[in-house]
Amino acid sequence: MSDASYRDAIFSTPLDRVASFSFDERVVACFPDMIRRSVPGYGQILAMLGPLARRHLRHGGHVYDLGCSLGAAGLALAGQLPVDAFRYTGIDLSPTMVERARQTLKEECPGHDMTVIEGDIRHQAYDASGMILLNFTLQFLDPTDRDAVVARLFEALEPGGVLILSEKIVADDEQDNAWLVERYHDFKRANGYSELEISQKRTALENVLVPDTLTAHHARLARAGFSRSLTWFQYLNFASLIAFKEA
Ligand SMILES: Nc1ncnc2c1ncn2[C@@H]1O[C@H](C[S@+](CC[C@H]([NH3+])C(=O)[O-])CC(=O)[O-])[C@@H](O)[C@H]1O
Ligand SMILES: O=C(O)C(=O)Cc1ccccc1
Repeated sequence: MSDASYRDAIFSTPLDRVASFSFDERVVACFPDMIRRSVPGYGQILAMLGPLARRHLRHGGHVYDLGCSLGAAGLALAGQLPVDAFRYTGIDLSPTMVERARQTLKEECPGHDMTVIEGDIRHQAYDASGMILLNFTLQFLDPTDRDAVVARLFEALEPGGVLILSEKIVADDEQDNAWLVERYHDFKRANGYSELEISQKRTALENVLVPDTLTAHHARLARAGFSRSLTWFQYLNFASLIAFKEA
């Protein structure tokens, strides 16, 4: 089957030169396994999307999922809400991700209104939306592009709309941060990753995944116009925020 998912072994053998991480065919082929074993709380965050939509999205409202990868958030919403509860648009830059997301959502979400667009979330013309998901995507944008994207999303949101922002984070305090990173590596070991895999992936992500502090995230959301934001979930150095646009 073309949408088979493999175990992540990308960094399991010694590499002469560790290339920068990218969302290429090899990563896409093992992505569900990679993200499940590498992102603490990933499943719990997806499990809350239905309840969050039920509370904050009007019936039939529009949801954007930016950097949708294989459409896991769309799949989670479709599993938790009736067909007419929401319309979904996923956007991703990686053509392989988009192709597989389209196929999965078509097969797994009959009756639901689900669209996947190949595009760069920095240059998208956004329609009005009631709920925007940025699940582990902002962290991959050049830090100098982040303010402008979040400000545009604020403009696209309808009054009363919410932005869900999930990210790898860095702690304000250096000692706290070192402790969190060590425990994150313990989390990866517990999920079957070797020392070599942990260290080579860390190298591959340097200057590719650049995390912000929670303080920086909340400040950016406030600058963009959000009247209120809060951290509703944290598991080690991974967190999810919700930002509210005034009704
Ligand atoms: N400028 C960009 N424009 C569009 N997409 C982009 C851009 N830059 C990166 N991406 C895309 O953002 C996604 C980040 S993964 C998101 C997980 C998903 N949300 C999930 O709930 O499973 C997170 C991770 O792998 O840690 C990849 O699919 C990139 O192609
Ligand atoms: O593996 C890591 O170190 C992470 O920060 C999470 C992750 C998950 C999937 C792709 C890239 C980064």
